Amino acid sequence: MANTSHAPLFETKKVKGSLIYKLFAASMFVGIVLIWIYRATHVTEHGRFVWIGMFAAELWFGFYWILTQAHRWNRVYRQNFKDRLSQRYENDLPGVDVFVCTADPTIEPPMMVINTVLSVLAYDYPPDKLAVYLSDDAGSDLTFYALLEASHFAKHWIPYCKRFAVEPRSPEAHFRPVSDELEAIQAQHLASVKRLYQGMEDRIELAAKLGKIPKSALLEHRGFSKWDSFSSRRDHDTILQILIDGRDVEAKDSEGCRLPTLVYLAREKRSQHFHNFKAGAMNALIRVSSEISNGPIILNVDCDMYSNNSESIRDALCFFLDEEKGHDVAFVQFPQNFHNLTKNDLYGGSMRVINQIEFHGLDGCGGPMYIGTGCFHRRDTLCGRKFTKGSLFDWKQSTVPRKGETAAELEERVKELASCKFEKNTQWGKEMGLKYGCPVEDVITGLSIQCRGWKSVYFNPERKGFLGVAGTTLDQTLVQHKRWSEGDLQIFLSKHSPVWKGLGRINFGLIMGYCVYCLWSPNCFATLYYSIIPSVYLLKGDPLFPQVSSFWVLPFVYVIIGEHACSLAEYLWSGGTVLGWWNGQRMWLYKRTSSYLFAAVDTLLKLVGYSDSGFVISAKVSDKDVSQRYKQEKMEFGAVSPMFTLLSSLAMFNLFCLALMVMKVIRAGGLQSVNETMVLQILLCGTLVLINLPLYSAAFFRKDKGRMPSSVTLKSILVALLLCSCYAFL
Ligand SMILES: O=c1ccn([C@@H]2O[C@H](COP(=O)(O)OP(=O)(O)O[C@H]3O[C@H](CO)[C@@H](O)[C@H](O)[C@H]3O)[C@@H](O)[C@H]2O)c(=O)[nH]1
Ligand SMILES: [Mn+2]
Repeated sequence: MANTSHAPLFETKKVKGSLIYKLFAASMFVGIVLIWIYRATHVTEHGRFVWIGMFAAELWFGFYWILTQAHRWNRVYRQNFKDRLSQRYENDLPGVDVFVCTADPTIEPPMMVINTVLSVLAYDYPPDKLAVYLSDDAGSDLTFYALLEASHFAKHWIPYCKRFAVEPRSPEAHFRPVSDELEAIQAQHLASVKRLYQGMEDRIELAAKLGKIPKSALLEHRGFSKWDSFSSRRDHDTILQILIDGRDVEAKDSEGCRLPTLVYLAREKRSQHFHNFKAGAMNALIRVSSEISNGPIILNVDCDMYSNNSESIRDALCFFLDEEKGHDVAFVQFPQNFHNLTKNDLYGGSMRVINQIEFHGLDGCGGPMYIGTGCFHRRDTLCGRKFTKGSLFDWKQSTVPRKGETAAELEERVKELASCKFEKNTQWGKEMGLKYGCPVEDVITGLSIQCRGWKSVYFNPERKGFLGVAGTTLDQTLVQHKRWSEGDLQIFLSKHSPVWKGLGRINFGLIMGYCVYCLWSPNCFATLYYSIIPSVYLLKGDPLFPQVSSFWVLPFVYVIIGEHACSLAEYLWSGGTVLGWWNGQRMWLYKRTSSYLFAAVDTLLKLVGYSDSGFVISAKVSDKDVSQRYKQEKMEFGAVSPMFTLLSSLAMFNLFCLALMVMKVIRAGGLQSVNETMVLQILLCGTLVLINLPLYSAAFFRKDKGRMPSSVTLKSILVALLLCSCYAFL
């Protein structure tokens, strides 16, 4: 039985000062309703369709704004007490299995992958309770070679980290800053561990360059022989290798302490069996690990997300092990943070407001979504167990009985679990493990866990738990957002939709909170409408907004200013800069008018059976000059992509509209002619031009490789001219 006299392992605090926010939100709501009333009562004589479109767009914006309030209404912050955890559970800590996923040795270089692996191997946690699994969907012998090297290096790295309480514990991140304030003794150790690291790096890079594993390594480890039957990354046998066997008391580091288990897995791939991307990899890992270490807690990280805080496991355990409130916690999600952001966050990759505000809001409504990385799960929940009130979990029960097998025998026996055929006629991918068939396997899985009665916790500590790589080009960012918004929209339309699946099962606020993300993509229609039609009508000389002298202009002005002031305040409060916010506004526009549109179109095509959505892996490395420009915060347009043509066409179109407008005004001899009726339209068009300045400069002035390809510029000018001439027919 739980001992209720214990002091809690965590506390939950509601955010203060939200009354002011609620008053503000209420006033915004009044403003939005007034805009709707204005639109409903002011049917324009010219073009009923245009009016319907404006009304629909404003209804949409207003409705969407209401949804976003779910993120702000009821925010909570979590605090935990790791000292109490140690006092009560130090000798009974549960086993933890860490899953790292990688899928391509060129996009995800093995050096980066092993840095992540090393960072989690060095967690401040009893080594006999820790097991790390690397899933390699590329089945690359180079990655395996790198992991083998890492398993040797770990013997020096882990004791070094523990001895000097190093943070963070990714070697690359530790060596990155030139630390000259170390004590002599540490400096000495650092020098030697660095030498070992560089030796390892040189060997791995050389092998990558030659495309060949050195002979000595091939001879050293029997594991390489498993590549003898390997034909391609899409067609090969399961490769399972226990590189460090934690059960083996002989597996020791350089100071004689036990080592955590380290396992390499490339699940079987056959062209006739669909592999289900990361979700498939995770499910194979769940099964394989259940026979090797079977930790009741599973931590899942992407291969670029190294641990930045050696105490994260203990942090998460405070939520699971709390005697009073821990029983219904299914997963503890840390925010996604990044180590390669620039000051003004050119591509909005920091997700500042999501991390600092929105997820705290979701947490107040029953828990954050699962976002695929930096997340601790209970194994049994992930495998489909329902939550039942009053059931207590015995954290010690999990250890796998040892059958006196050798590592090789164990590998042979367990291999089956990662075969293609294993999942046939089972619930894997449906009711068990991560769900299949959705490009955001994480979100849909987390939602279904919550629908089974579980809660989740958002933990956002001062010292970041995990740091990954944010996209460094516009193209990467837009493609990533296309995958996300497409996946989220698919969830919305599927039978697992937060709306019909969630209703009655999860908090209504959480349903709204999910919908904000699930409906990212449909935002494209209203946004496109608003960035084209008012400008066309500007050329035509027809007003679509109230006159400046009329009362009705007030709600428009209030809502526009209120919304932007609020978003600026939130951005600054979350630690951003003004320019960063402005860049974020540009990305807001770009995502809505390209990624989201493509996602919506693809989702519709998928519904009628015409296309299939995949998982385009995000690049984690870029050319030298590309990263140079990224550091200088110069937008990268140097690719021929339909998304760029679209963005550029819209930008050119608004530029032309504004230019023609200015010419008209000059010809008419002053602003009076448009002053009264067209101000809001001019402002809208002008803002669109202003926000697109980097795009114009990339199309017309820049000489570097990141400039807009001239074919894209040309195409977009033609499209823009065509759009401009539209008004003649209206
Ligand atoms: O077939 C695949 C494809 C991807 N991955 C791994 O999945 C992870 C995430 O892929 P990435 O290309 O980095 O995607 P992101 O857009 O950065 O990923 C975010 O969004 C994904 C859902 O779209 C989640 O799975 C991720 O955890 C989350 O970080 C990486 O470690 C990949 O190696 C696989 O293991 N197998
Ligand atoms: Mn990633």
